[in-house]
Amino acid sequence: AKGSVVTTPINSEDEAYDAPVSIGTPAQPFNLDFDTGSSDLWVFSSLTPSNERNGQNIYTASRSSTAKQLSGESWKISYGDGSSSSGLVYSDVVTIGGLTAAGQAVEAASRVSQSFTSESATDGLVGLAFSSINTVSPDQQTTFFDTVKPSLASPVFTADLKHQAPGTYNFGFIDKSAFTGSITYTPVDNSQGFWGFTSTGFQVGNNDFQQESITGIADTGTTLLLLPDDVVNAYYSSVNNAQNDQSAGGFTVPCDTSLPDFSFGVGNNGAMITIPGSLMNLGPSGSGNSCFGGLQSSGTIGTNIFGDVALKAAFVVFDSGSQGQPQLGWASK
Ligand SMILES: O=C(NNC1=NCCC1)c1ccc(Br)cc1
Repeated sequence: AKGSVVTTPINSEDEAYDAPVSIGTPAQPFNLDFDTGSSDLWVFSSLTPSNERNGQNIYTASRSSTAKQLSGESWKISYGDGSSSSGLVYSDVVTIGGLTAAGQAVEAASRVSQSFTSESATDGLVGLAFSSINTVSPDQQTTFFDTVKPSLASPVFTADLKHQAPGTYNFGFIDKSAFTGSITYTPVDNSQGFWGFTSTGFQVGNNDFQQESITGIADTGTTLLLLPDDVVNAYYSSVNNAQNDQSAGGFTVPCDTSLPDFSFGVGNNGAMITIPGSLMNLGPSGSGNSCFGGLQSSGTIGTNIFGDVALKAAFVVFDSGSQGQPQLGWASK
């Protein structure tokens, strides 16, 4: 089987990307944030207090003839940006891009944190990291990808995110028309449950390539590209009037400045993914006429995060083991 679903930026800053998902019988429609940085599929629900909702679609298990509560099961998750949610668990039919997972764990929120409440465009998340970090307790559940994997023509999914335009998540196949050149694969370390890999280095504009192992995760659920301070400083020292503005929360640049491209190395064949300078500006920072940089410090997180700013410059293959070992494939587009 194969699936293909269109994913769309939720706002003019490409802050996150939603895609349509149907749950239950008859189908209840949702717009969910596909997140390769977590492994829970959760939705706003009839259990979510009305003062924590803001127009989101809600899942009502009692209206689905195929919903079954998983008795005694619950979930509770916190994300890297400090947001969180928790609730109860049902199994139900979940359809994404023509692909149906019967008996998928659907995590119904009985509470959500403020940033989820205020993001009216997003009804919940589809976790696409490894099932080893699914938070359902006492019986851990599988991600949508793991649930449908046995039925897939190939155990892969791909992310093709775009700047201010619809992109695509495909399941079970690689669309050769969606990228240019070849795909460079690199091994994944999934010991922490993430799509972890090591980039071989970086390049600012047309300067020399800086060989430097940069270990991080490919995370569609994080907006920014979060890298070590030496990389961030090298980038912004090449931008006139860039400043590290605590009140803005990081590096800002003059909004009218053309920014250098930023490239990062992947694989052992010298391949690079190049983020155009135009995509390194995330728009007004909220203070002065400065704009917020798409590259920021990974600081004290302990790992680097190749979020949407990086991923939207590439066609990315999340391969859970067509060659036995999980790997990430990177191609320009
Ligand atoms: O939470 C993470 N990614 N997903 C999402 N962020 C916000 C909503 C969804 C995340 C995962 C790993 C690391 Br390390 C840091 C952050």
